[in-house]
Amino acid sequence: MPNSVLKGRSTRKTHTQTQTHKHTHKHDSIITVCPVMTGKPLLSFSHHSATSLGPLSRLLSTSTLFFLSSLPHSLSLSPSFSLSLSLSLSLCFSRSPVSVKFIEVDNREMKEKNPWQTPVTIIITVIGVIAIVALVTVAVLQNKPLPQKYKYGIVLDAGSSHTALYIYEWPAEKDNNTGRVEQKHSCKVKGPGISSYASAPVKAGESLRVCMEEAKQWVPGKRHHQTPLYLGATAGMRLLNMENSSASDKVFQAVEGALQKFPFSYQGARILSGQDEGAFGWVTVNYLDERLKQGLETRGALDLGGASTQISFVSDNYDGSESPSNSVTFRLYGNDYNLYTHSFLCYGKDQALRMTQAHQSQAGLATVLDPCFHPGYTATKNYSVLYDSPCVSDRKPKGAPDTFTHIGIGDFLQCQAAVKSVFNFTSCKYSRCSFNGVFQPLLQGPYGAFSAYYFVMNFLNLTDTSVPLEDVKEKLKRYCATNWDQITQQHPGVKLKYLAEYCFSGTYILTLLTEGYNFTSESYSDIKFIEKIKGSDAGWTLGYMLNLTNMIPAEAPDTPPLPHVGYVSIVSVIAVLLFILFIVSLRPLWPRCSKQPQIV
Ligand SMILES: Nc1nc2c(ncn2[C@@H]2O[C@H](COP(=O)(O)OP(=O)(O)OP(=O)(O)O)[C@@H](O)[C@H]2O)c(=O)[nH]1
Repeated sequence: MPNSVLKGRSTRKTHTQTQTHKHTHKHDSIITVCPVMTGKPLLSFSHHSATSLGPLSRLLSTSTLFFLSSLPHSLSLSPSFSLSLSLSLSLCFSRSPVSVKFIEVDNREMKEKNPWQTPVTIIITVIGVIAIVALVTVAVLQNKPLPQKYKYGIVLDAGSSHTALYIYEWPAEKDNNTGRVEQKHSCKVKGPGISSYASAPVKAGESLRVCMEEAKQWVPGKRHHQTPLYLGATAGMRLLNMENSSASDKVFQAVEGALQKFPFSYQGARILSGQDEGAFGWVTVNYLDERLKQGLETRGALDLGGASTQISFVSDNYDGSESPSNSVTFRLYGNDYNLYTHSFLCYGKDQALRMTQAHQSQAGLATVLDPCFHPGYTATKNYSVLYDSPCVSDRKPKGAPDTFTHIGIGDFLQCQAAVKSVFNFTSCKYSRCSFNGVFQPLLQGPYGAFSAYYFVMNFLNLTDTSVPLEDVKEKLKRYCATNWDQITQQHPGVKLKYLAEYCFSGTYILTLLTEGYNFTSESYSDIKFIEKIKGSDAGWTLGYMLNLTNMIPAEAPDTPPLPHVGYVSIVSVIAVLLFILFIVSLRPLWPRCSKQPQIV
C-alpha cells in the first residue's frame, strides 16, 4: 500500500507540512495527530500498527504533548526535547517501530477550539505539578536520616588466661531499646590474666594501659565522659579469690586505680559469678542473632574458657523447680525465658589440662608419658608449677622431684581415657546429671559454642558438625599421632604453647561434649562453632553491658509502622498516582484528538 495515504476520519483541520521523517514499512501506518497551539512546528508520530499503540501509551503521549505545548512560550521546550519526551513515553508502552512527523499547525484556528489553551487549565496543571513535586520534596527532605550519632560502652573481660577490651557502639537516639549494639573494636591485653599478678598487683593495672589508650582513640573525645567502662573478672579471679582473697582485693585495687585515670565513666570492677558468665554469654549470642527481639527459638551457649566452662540453654523440661540454683529467669522484649545455666570451675581448657596431667603424674615420677601430646614432644616441667592451682593443689604427689620430663606419645584413645578421669559420673541426686553430680535437663538445641571451643576446632579444621562424630574422632586420632616435628613444620606461625596443646584440647572438647554434657552423634550436629556473630565476638561481655545499661527492655518497644525508605516510597507513589488521577479528571477538557488513520 502506498505511503502517506490518510485513513479514517479527521475531526480537525490540520496542516501537515515542513518535515516528514518516515520509516517505510510494509504495513499500514496510522498517524495520530494532536494539534496544539504552540506556534511552532509540532510533533506527531505514526505507528505501524493500529493496535500496537495501546490506550495508555496514547493517553500518556498525547497528554505529554498537550502539557508541553500548553506551557507559556517562555517555558516551552525545544521541539526535539518535546519529541523525545513524548516519544519515550510512547515507546515505553509500545514495542513497534515509530515514524515521526513534524506538523505545523494553524495557531489561530486551533486557539478557538482547544480548551487546554484556557489560562485556568494551564494554571491548574502547573499548580498541580508544582504541588506534587513540593509534596514529594518535603517528604524526602523531612524524613532524610540525620547524620548518625553514636554512644559507646567499654567492657574489659579479665579472664584467667588474658584480658580483652571490647568497645561497643550504638545509635545515640536509640540507646533505650531499638538500636542494635555492635562491637566497634577489641584489644587483646599483652601478658597473662590479671589473676597472675597476685604477687605484683600494680603490674595488673599497668598491663591494661595500652588497650585503654587505644580505647581513647576509638571513642570520640566528646563522648569519653559519658562512655561507661566496666571490668568483669571471671574464673581466674574466682580461683584467686578462693585461694587468697586479700591478694585478689589488691589486684582489684590496682586495676581500679589504673582505670580511673582514663576519662571514661568508670562503673567498677567485679568478679562475675559463674552463673552470670553463663547467662550473659547466652544473652549475647541470642541478642546478636536477633532471636530475642523476634521471639524466636533461642540458641544455647557453650563457652569454654581457660579456667571455667559454661553451658546455658532453655529446655522445655526445665522450669527451675529441680536444682533452682541453675535457673536464671529473664523477661526480654515481652518474652519470658527460664534459662538453665551452669559454670564448671576448673573445667576450662587450661585447668582441665592441669587436672589431666595431675592424674597422669600422680606417681610423682621424673618422667611423665602423655598420650595427649604428640610423639616426639619433650619438655622439662616443674611439679610446683603444675600443681599451683586450687583445681589440683590438693593432689600434689608427696616426695616428687622438682621437675619432670614431659614426653608425648600421641594416642587419642589413651588421651580420651585420661581426660575422662577428670569427670565424676558416679553420683547424681537429680533426675539426670551432666557430671560431678550437677543437674542438667534434657539437651535442647541449637547451640553456639565459642571461645576455646572455636579456637581449637577451627585450628583442627573440625568446625563442620555435619561431619559424623566418628569421623571427627578419627581425624583427631590421626592428628594426635602426628610427630611433633611435623606439626611444628606445618604450622610455623602458631604459638608453640597453643600448638602443643591442640591434641589435648580437641580430645577434651569432644569428651566434655559427649561424655560430660551427653551430646549424642545426632545432637552433636546441633552445635555450631562460632567466633563472631555479625562482627561481634561471642562471649559474656556484650550481654553484661546490655544488662547494666538496661538496653534490652522487658517489653517489646513500639516501632514505627514503616521504615524511612518505605515511607518515602509510599508518599512518592501516592503523589504520582494523584498526578495521574488529576490528569484523568481533566478528561472533559481534553481536546478531542483527531485520530486520523493514515496510510503512511
Ligand atoms: N588457640 C588459641 N587459643 C586461644 C586464643 N585466645 C585464647 N586462647 C585460649 O583459649 C582459652 C580460653 O580463652 P578465653 O576465652 O580468653 O578464656 P579466659 O577468659 O581467659 O578464661 P576464663 O576466665 O575461664 O573465662 C584459654 O586457654 C586461652 O589460652 C587463640 O587465639 N588461639
